[in-house]
Parts: sequence; structure tokens; C-alpha cells
Amino acid sequence: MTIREVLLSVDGVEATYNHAIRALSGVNLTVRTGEIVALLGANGAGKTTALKALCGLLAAERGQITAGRIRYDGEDIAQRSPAELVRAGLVQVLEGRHCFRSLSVEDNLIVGGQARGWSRAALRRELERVYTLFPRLRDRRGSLAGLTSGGEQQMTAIGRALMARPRLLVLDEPSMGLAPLVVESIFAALTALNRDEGLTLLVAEQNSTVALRHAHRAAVLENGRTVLDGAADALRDRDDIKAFYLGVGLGAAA
Ligand SMILES: Nc1ncnc2c1ncn2[C@@H]1O[C@H](COP(=O)(O)OP(=O)(O)OP(=O)(O)O)[C@@H](O)[C@H]1O
Repeated sequence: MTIREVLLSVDGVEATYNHAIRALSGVNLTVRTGEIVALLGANGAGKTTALKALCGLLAAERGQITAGRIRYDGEDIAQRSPAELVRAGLVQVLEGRHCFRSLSVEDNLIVGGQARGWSRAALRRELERVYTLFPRLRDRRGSLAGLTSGGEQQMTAIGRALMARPRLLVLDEPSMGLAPLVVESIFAALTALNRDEGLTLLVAEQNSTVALRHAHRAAVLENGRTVLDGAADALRDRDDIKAFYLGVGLGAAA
């Protein structure tokens, strides 16, 4: 996959909640078209806040961007609504596998396609694309999403985002609470989308071992600020960095 122009840039972003609690104090991040970028950091480092800031979701949590600039596809997006950003191709999968629990898996996916107003034929084609990527969802398409496994719910949440045909897919902790094999299959699907379709990905993860295995580059947050930014393979080999910033024990870092 060829990596091209800068699709997203976050420069010196600071943010607070309730105009009082400082959550971000200098986040810098660049995502180029065709890249997989991992956003790493320990619990509470500011990953979720950073993703919400760039997806237009901070205001809904009484959060404010107080400094810095966020540009997507060459435009300042700090004031854009999440719906506008989805139409522009910036689509997020929030932490915690947000599915409509009382809708079927397939209806969840269809809801994701509504942002694009697909025709019937196009909708069918997009559903097929998701089912090819996640065959388990084809088997479970008639089941209520709330009654499927954690992994299937995460796949449904990702599938729903894919139905909007993102240019940049932003994911918050896709591995959370899932068994290692399920995590591996989700990351394998995301990597295949990146490789085969050039989908650009920004993935926040506490599971730095998995994220660094799949990402091209990574940024590390500590106390709301970017402290490291570099090639994923360089960070992967630095056990000292992982132990210091990511809380990965030296013995478990391999
Ligand atoms: N809605 C909120 N209101 C007030 N403070 C918040 C809110 N959400 C997060 N914070 C605070 O902002 C800081 C950054 O939290 P954030 O959730 O962004 O970190 P994180 O790296 O995503 O951690 P985790 O992996 O635990 O979600 C923390 O100090 C947290 O307590």
C-alpha cells in the first residue's frame, strides 16, 4: 500500500472537561492516506479524549478544545459535527462495542449505511462486503445484536462503520475485553482492509503489543500529551519504551 498525503493532522491540541478538568495538554498526531496509526498510552492517558476531539464528539461530554488545530482532508474540522464528518468519510467506532442491542445484526449494519443513502442494490453490495470480511456476521445476521458474543458485537460495530464507506476509520480500543484469538481476527480483518482497499486507520489501544504488530506508525500519549511518535517496528523492538510508557512488563513485552 502506498502511503500518500496527510489525511489527518492534530497539532498541539489541548482539551478540558467542564472547562475545569484538563484532559489533553499537547497532542500531536499525523495520519497519512493508506496508513495504520496506533494511538497508545496507559489507562487515562487521554486516548479516548483525543479521538473524541477529532471526531466532533467532545461537546457531547461537556468537553472543550482549548488550543491547537485539527485538520482532516485539508480543512479545519474543530467545529464540524460528527454527522458532517461521517459524510466526509471520517467514521468512528467508539469504545465498548456500541450496537443497537434490540436490532438484528443486519439491521445494525443497515443503519450504518443510512449515512450514505445507499440504493437497495448498493446496500446489498455493502452488506456482502461486510459479510465477506466477517463471515461470522453472515451466520448471525438475523440474531439480535444484544444476544451475540462480545467479539460479534465488536464486529457488528466495525461493520456498521464500514457501511458508511469511511476514508479514515477511527477505532477506540477494539480489543477491549475480548479473547486473544478474537482480537487477532479483528485486527487481521482491519489489516486486510488497509492492504486491499487502502482504508486508512487510526486505532487507540491499551494493548500495545497487538497494535504495534499491525500498525505502520504509532504515537504514545502520557498525561494528555504526545511523548513519542515513530515507526511501529522501531517501537515494537524497544522493550524499555513499552515498559516505561505503556506499562508492559519487560517479560511480557515480546
Ligand atoms: N467525561 C469526562 N468528564 C471528566 N473527565 C473525563 C471524562 N472522560 C475522561 N476524563 C478524564 O480525562 C483524562 C483522560 O481520559 P481518557 O478516557 O481520554 O483516557 P484513555 O487514555 O482513553 O484511558 P482509558 O483507556 O482508561 O479509556 C482522565 O484523567 C479522565 O479521568
